[in-house]
Amino acid sequence: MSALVLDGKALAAKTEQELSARVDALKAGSSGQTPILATILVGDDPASATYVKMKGNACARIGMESVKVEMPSATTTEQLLAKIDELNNNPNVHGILLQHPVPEQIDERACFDAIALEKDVDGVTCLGFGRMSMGEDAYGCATPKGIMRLLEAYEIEMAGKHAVVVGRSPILGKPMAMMLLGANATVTICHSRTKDLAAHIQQADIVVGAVGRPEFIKAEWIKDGAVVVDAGYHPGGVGDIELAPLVDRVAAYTPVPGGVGPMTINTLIYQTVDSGEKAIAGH
Ligand SMILES: Nc1nc(=O)c2c([nH]1)NC[C@@H]1CN(c3ccc(C(=O)N[C@@H](CCC(=O)O)C(=O)O)cc3)C=[N+]21
Repeated sequence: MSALVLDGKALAAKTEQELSARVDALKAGSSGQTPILATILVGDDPASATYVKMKGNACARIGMESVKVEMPSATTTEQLLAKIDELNNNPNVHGILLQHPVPEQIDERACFDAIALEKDVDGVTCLGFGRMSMGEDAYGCATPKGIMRLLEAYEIEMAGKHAVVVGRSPILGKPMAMMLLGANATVTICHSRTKDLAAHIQQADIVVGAVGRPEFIKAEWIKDGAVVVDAGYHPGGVGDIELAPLVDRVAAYTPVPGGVGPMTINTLIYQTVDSGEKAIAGH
């Protein structure tokens, strides 16, 4: 059996064409305005700088603007809060991305939560998480929402399926579990204190690797015919799941790279276009 490849790169590219048309329509409207994403990078971590750059590039590809805010590694919580406040109050900014992680002296949660709900296009606020969890309108957290969009595009059945999410981080595992629950899956959340992880994963119809450790989840734990989603990305192009032995015995899988990563960025710009439409055209 040859598995279905959940091609995030292709879906992101296809969606960019639609987003590009929506941005053009806004530009052609009476205000002539374009949606603008503000990205905030604190410190000089090279990987974070690369990701933020990729986000800016994605904005440019669809004709949308981005403003890049860079702050030094010694930035305080107060300074970052002041910057977020300024962006919240800038009517030309429609979305705010605060790149995680921030340097350790900063209260990251307080800074995430300072982002205005309507500009939280990366879905990192407690308010947005709570609303999403309750089935109310809110932008979803970019990586798990990108995964949901990918599963939906490939018509992967979630209702009644047993989904096992490995990881419980605030911007990945925890919102992922709530989104799968919202799609009527039966959800198990596993984490570093879980006893007999293998036994849980063996039950899974859908497995989501969101632990951030290279090939931590072993192929032999995953049952034949499962749907495998790998949100990890580590040097050498490996994910959180040992993928190679699975490709001919699972139903579907996300490749690494080219699976979840491009959908994360795509969801960020997708939600920024939506926010821009609401602010500019009053949609
Ligand atoms: N507030 C916040 N929101 C985030 O969404 C967020 C964050 N902080 N901090 C870091 C993680 C990581 N992340 C990635 C985005 C795209 C790829 C991606 O596109 N990867 C490509 C490969 C990239 C390459 O060529 O190196 C792929 O998987 O195909 C990966 C990782 C977003 N994150």
